[in-house]
Amino acid sequence: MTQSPRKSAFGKPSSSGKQDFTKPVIVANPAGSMKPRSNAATNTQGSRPAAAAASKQSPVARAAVPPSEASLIRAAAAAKISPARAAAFHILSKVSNSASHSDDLLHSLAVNALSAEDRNLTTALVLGVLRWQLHLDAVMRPMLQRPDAELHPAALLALRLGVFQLLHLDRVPPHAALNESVELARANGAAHAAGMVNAILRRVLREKTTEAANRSTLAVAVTPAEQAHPAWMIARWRANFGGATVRRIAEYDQAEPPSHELFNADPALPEIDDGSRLVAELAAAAVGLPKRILDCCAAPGGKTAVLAVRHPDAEIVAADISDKRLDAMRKRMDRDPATASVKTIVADMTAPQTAHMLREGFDLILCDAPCSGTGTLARNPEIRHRLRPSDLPRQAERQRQILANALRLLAPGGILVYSTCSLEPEENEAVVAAAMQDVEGIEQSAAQPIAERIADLSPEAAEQLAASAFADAALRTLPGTQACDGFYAAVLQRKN
Ligand SMILES: C[S@@+](CC[C@H](N)C(=O)[O-])C[C@H]1O[C@@H](n2cnc3c(N)ncnc32)[C@H](O)[C@@H]1O
Repeated sequence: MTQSPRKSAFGKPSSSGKQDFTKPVIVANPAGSMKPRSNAATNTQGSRPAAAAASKQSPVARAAVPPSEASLIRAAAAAKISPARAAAFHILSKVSNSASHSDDLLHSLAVNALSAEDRNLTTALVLGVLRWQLHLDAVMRPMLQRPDAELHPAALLALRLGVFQLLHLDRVPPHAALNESVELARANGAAHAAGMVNAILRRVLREKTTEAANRSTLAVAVTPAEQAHPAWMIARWRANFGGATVRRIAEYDQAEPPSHELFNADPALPEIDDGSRLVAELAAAAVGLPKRILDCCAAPGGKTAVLAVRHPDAEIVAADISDKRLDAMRKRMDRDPATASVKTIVADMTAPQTAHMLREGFDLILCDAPCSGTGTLARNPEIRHRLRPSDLPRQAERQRQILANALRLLAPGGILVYSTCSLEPEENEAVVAAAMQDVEGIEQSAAQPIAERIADLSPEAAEQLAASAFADAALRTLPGTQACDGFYAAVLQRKN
């Protein structure tokens, strides 16, 4: 249900009573003089397109859902909205209305066509709103006349974008954040809520500046970073890891993840995040000179590349259920001599007949299973909005089938590394235990002595991992405790 114009959830006046929410919104030109995009001086306000006939209603204003990236960005010019904010609004709408990934959308043609500064601002807005969404809502919802009211989607999104900029982007002038949010609501079918958006954002700004809100609405029992996660997630992490660790995970998830903290960049490898590389290096170090290697959930192929560089003489098979992902991986690998000889095969690892297709007898298998991804929320902020507790048993059942089938492909004495980027024991320890019941003759080996053979870890990282990343024979990194995303890796060996 959308908010009706008459019954819109108007913000309550502040205690000062100075704000008159019934007045029409006055939209100032946030960037001062407007310049054509080609020579616009850009800053964190986003570059400004040439001022068009602002009095005319933009084409977007007639559509409830933005029609396309290009037309939205064009239409934004007429509605006094910077291309960066228009693009961010469009991407966030798509993420909330479909299964699209923010990362893919941020690399779309329309975004690539923006200036570098606009691209940076678009990225900051999209990832920032997705990371902070739950906390932004917790800040502004109590300011609505009816906090539980269902807002028009465009009004809600405009509010989130506005509150995020006011609270988190110091270099964005408040008037730009405020006025363009109002325009975004107006241009996307929520003109009736423009006054409410204006009023709420002015109140957030006022309360932020006076810090009165830090003692009232903005202050919460949990930290803002924890509040930016679903309560069920924080509660289960608190039960599993304890309060101090959860606080570190939550903080880590709210910023750009660090890079090259554990490893120095290696020109022989493609760009790969430290946590993924750690898992791949662990697998590579698990067997001295493997003849046949299987990477059984391989796409997009970052870990396959590490295996190929570390074992140039091995026959490597990379399998994945997704033809499309494997195809993209194949094209990338063909361009690199280190990976050109990797064989790719489309295979559903949950199907028992996969074993015949792949031929058993691998000395080394990496089973980097599909998972909830709760260790990667800094990189994939929308996961927190999509994942439900009920998804975990479903993930675990699929992981158990994939792992059991992969174990059956091991040669006698062969080693399999099972990994996920999930923090949830149901997808990690419990899956390993279940698959070891399904397949006879498998035992778990300690991951730590193998990790100690990884050559390229920095001495500090090696020390930090030794101190806190090994539990119950497995490797487990926790965001914020280690300087990388959260990964789990268990080493399993088939007895002779
Ligand atoms: C975590 S990702 C793998 C990431 C990859 N190892 C890397 O480092 O680039 C999991 C992969 O498993 C694949 N997958 C999902 N279900 C599968 C199945 N039943 N059999 C094989 N692959 C599957 C997905 O398509 C996805 O590419």
